[in-house]
Amino acid sequence: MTGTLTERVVDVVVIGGGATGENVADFAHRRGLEVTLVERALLGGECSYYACMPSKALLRPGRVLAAARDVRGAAPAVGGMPDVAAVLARRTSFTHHWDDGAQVRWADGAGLDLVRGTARLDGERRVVVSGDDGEQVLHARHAVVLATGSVPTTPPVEGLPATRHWTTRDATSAPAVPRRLVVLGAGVAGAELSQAFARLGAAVSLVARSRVLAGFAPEVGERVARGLAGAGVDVHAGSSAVRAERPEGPDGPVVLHLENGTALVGDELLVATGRRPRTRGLGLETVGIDQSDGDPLMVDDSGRVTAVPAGWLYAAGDVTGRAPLTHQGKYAARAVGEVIGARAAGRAAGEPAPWSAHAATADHVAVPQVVFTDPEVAHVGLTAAAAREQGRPVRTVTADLADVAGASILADDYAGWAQLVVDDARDVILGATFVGPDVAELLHAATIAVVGEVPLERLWHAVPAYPTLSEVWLRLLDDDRERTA
Ligand SMILES: Cc1cc2nc3c(=O)[nH]c(=O)nc-3n(C[C@H](O)[C@H](O)[C@H](O)COP(=O)(O)OP(=O)(O)OC[C@H]3O[C@@H](n4cnc5c(N)ncnc54)[C@H](O)[C@@H]3O)c2cc1C
Ligand SMILES: NC(=O)c1ccc[n+]([C@@H]2O[C@H](COP(=O)([O-])OP(=O)(O)OC[C@H]3O[C@@H](n4cnc5c(N)ncnc54)[C@H](O)[C@@H]3O)[C@@H](O)[C@H]2O)c1
Repeated sequence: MTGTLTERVVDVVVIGGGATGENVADFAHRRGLEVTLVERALLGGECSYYACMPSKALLRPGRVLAAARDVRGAAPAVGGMPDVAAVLARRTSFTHHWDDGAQVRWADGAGLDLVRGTARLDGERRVVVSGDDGEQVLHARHAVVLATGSVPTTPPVEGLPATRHWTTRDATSAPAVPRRLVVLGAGVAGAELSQAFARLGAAVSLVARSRVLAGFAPEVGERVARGLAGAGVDVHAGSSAVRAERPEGPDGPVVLHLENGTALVGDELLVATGRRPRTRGLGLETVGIDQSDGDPLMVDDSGRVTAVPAGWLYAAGDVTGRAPLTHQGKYAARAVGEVIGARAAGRAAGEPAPWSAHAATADHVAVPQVVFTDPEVAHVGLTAAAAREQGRPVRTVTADLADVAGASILADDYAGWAQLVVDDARDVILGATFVGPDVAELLHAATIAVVGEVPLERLWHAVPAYPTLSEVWLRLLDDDRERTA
């Protein structure tokens, strides 16, 4: 560091250039504002280099082979294992070899001012960036946006901090497939990565504190647990880890001890027990925000940080804890970018109005998520349990996906399940869940139905093409009609 200090005034400063920050910056710039985007590592953030894209690239080859094995006549052609080196190389190509040159060119083309360095708040509208060239101070005329993402949590397991282990970053960027992998945490990341590595030849043990995918309907967890077992994953459900060690030294095997006395041995240990918002070192105290490390930054639907009444500080994406998924971060980012532009132009009286371009309203009612295991899980909105916890009068309708003609074409012995959660008073869908091979693309229809609050009576006229998986909609709606007639 040279110690040089420069000072500049810009319209908007965005801290963090992940998917969320990039989109905030782009949308604010499109509304005529001069935007500086500060990123300290790879422009593009977690999703592109260490999360969504590489994990899906690791999963896809196993799924493709399984799909062929599930079809008589095709099965004999796919007897062997995937070419692991080629799979890892394809994964690496998706991360552009962990080089962000393409993203930098995009930012340049989009008219954004990219500053490399670590940013922190230093009082109202003031951001200090420490980079290789020294420090610079940015004064924001209109807004500062925090889009700093999240970091993995480490559970309180004795010996774990001192025991070399993988985070999801290490797993998704692994240069080789370990012979034995122990995975702690059976949420979305743990389930996906267990199956990916098992299908690439690792002997995988997965520890679920309660059950696999506990945040979803029980039927989902049971089916995915069966799918994981079918891929060779040794699932330990209802077990807590109590101690971790590498008794033979840092390069020796890792042992994870469970409370029931089981000792799981691996070459690598992946800890995938959730993430917390990245707020440490952001200088929040300099703008009067007093909160514990890891707590989410609370925002209104336009992304304004509620603890800063002057209204110049915004946050979006994982750091808000609202819906820690790439697509929801980008959605919030579009609203934040738009509203900053509108407010700067004095055109945002009364905002954020629900469902306007300035409000991330869907975060409350319609967050879609796909878990890319085999079977896949696609879910949007409320589960039945969550609806009942909220005291909502709901009914559920379920269908067996195996009964749908399109499913029988996709795979011999196709197994899958679908459920709608219906608002009993208004006859609209509050939530939908599908589990089975290739259900991911069913999800957007459900998301539209939830966001549009389409009455079931009208939805019945949306005729699914034959023979597709979407025919499950017919089964669900017919069944509901019979039962409520
Ligand atoms: C293994 C895994 C798989 C996932 N798969 C999916 C998936 O399939 N689909 C999906 O929707 N979501 C998925 N997610 C979640 C998704 O990755 C996140 O929701 C998303 O990356 C959040 O984007 P973000 O922009 O808010 O944060 P990030 O992507 O974390 O970006 C934040 C950026 O801010 C930078 N930064 C932080 N602090 C500072 C600072 N002080 N100064 C400058 N820069 C800073 C960081 O370097 C980083 O680049 C997955 C997550 C994991 C862990
Ligand atoms: N396809 C996708 O959309 C996708 C894929 C991977 C990750 N993600 C996102 O990334 C984030 C991180 O994923 P994640 O799976 O780590 O988080 P998660 O919150 O989905 O799951 C964490 C799991 O770890 C368990 N756990 C916590 N402490 C534990 C302990 N001490 N012992 C055993 N289990 C413990 C929890 O019960 C939970 O099941 C989430 O927001 C997730 O939605 C999304």
